[in-house]
Amino acid sequence: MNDSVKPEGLRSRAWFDNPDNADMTALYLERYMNFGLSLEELQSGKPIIGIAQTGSDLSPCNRHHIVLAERVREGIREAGGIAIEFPVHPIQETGKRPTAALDRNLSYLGLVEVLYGYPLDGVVLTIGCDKTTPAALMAAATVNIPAIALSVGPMLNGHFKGQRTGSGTIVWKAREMLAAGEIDYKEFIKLVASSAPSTGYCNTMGTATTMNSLTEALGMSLPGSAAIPAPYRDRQECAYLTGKRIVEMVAEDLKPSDILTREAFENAICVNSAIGGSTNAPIHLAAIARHIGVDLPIGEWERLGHEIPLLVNLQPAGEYLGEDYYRAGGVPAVVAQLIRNGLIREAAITVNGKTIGENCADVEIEDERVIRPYADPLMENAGFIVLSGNLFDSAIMKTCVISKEFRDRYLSNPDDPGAFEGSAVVFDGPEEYHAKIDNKSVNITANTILFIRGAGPIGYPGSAEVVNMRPPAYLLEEGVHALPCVGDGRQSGTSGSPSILNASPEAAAMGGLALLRTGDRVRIDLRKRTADILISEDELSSRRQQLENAGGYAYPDSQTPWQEIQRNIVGQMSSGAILEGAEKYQRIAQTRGIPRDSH
Ligand SMILES: CC(C)(O)[C@@H](O)C(=O)O
Repeated sequence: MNDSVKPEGLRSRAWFDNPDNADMTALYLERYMNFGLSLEELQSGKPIIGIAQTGSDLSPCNRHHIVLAERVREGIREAGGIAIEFPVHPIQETGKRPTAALDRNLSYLGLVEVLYGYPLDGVVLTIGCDKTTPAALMAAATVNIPAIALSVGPMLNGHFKGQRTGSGTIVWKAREMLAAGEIDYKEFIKLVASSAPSTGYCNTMGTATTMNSLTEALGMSLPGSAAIPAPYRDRQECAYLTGKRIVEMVAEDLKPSDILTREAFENAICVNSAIGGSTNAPIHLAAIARHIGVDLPIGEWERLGHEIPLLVNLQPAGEYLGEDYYRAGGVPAVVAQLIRNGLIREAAITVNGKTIGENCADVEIEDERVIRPYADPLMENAGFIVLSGNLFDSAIMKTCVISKEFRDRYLSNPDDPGAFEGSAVVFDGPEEYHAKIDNKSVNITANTILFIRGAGPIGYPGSAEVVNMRPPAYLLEEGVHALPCVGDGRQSGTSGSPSILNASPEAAAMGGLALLRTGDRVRIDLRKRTADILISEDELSSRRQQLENAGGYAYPDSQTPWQEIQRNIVGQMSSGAILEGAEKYQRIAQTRGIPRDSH
């Protein structure tokens, strides 16, 4: 065992080795001995390390963690710890109805109870699929025991007829092809399935690769670990090293609060722009920040991130996939480019006990087709912009997926008025969108702005990835492949649609979107960062009054107890969509002591 581990400082001793509480110690011990752990092991002063297992048959993106956990255990054991693996509420982005976002806060709550209420001195967080990463980091932030994240890694690259097919990204393209009659149902499924050739999560720069990259940028996983594809042997080695390292972290008392500092979040925002990260990242980082007590208003994404160039050439903003990202150098190669241009707070400490500067400064890019040097980026000023107006207090737009033509015209050309106006077509939820999008009587033209509402944390509930709406089939046939899309829902990180999304407050919370009507003129000025319905204040107030009199914006009833509970206390996406009030429980392992005895 590591000599510097001080058994008297271990919280697990309050359960397993506490002569002053002999009555309870026996009860706490005996059941953990019933599967073969010895008294000697449990009372030796070795740290008890949890392996928070997010993998299962229900969560295929994270399922490979079941295999990796064996190597984590070996690392823990070798460094002198005792591993205890336990299940985390499963979340599969592509499997959970109505949406995996509903489960992020549920998984967070469950993990907080486990980390706090059991004899754990440190924890390995097995992260991967979109919501599993923030849920785990949010819980680690709240409880604040030493924690290290282990990514499961992306799937291998997908291929179809000689072309790379990326998870999610190919779905949106294939949906258009199906709608335009270019492929049939069977070909559609074959094309989409080609993007998922192995175990792991999305091989694109979707939300999963984004959140796993940002976890590394935050300092919460080993340097170089995020991009390793799931089936690679390097991933197994990384699992072993992660297990070893958590035992040392317990000895060093290196906790999330030491790592998840303001500087760490600023680094993550900069890295997100350089990688072309998902529009889901601001929601999750805000949530993690609130649980650790760091103030991270939504405007910081534009202030710190907008002027950062796009360096990573991964779909949907670029062309390559996860294996290429790893071979090109992954997160450390990106961070090194940002360091050399003064954009990283280098002193931020990471899980390996070194600073991000020490870890990354000397890393070189291995393939400049996939990770571009700072001086020769894929795009300048590639980060998010934050808009506001009478439609919402805030919404974001991912500028690195805006077409060059649109960007030159509306965002970067100072001689152009910089605003576009269109007539609104409003869908109340994705069901209405799917039912009506191809219906010619709805009168969607190339000058229409598509809106979707009722898709936020309360309305859906949880918030759905539905804002990237395709044009009607008849416009696709005419060559119109995109219409401006706006909504109070989210969008898959794998989508290249330059939507205006995550609008807060949502319609269900009576944000301005609730007042919009099909046929209204809407003006969006990307340079001024505004989005407004072009009607008078009086008309807006009278619509609000009418809606309030009718009981507010209507959305479907809750179908489960958790839907109802979450709807009553969830906040808006701009501030992380966390359970409001939960953020007052901070660093509870230190501030709330050990929980009371159970018997
Ligand atoms: C399921 C997806 C495709 O992973 C999506 O949720 C994303 O945001 O990337």
